[in-house]
Amino acid sequence: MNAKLSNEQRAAALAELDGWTDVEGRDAIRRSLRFGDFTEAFGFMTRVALVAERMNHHPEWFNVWNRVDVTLSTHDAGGVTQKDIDLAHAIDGAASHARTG
Ligand SMILES: C[C@H](O)[C@H](O)[C@H]1CNC2=NC(N)=NC(=O)C2=N1
Repeated sequence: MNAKLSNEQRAAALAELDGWTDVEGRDAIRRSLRFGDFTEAFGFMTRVALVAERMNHHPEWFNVWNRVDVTLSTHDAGGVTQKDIDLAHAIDGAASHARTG
């Protein structure tokens, strides 16, 4: 069973990630990214989609033009688990050329 992280475990994991924060009022983490244009943003989403499918762990995300807002939580566990942290690290890697955020 993929157990939810404690507050301390989640805080420690966030410290090692790039630009991720807790979501107000929900056991989830989020990051907002900006790219040069839509093509870069969608290329990022394509790379992450392939990683997510391989991990069988999928993001909740919103895209408008060069912006991608990503929220991670494990639906089966009802909160943030190590799977979300692992996917967040993969997202940070895929976003290495993001402009800001
Ligand atoms: C059956 C279950 O939906 C699958 O095992 C996967 C698919 N991707 C998933 N993604 C996320 N974020 N949480 C899940 O619980 C989850 N479950």
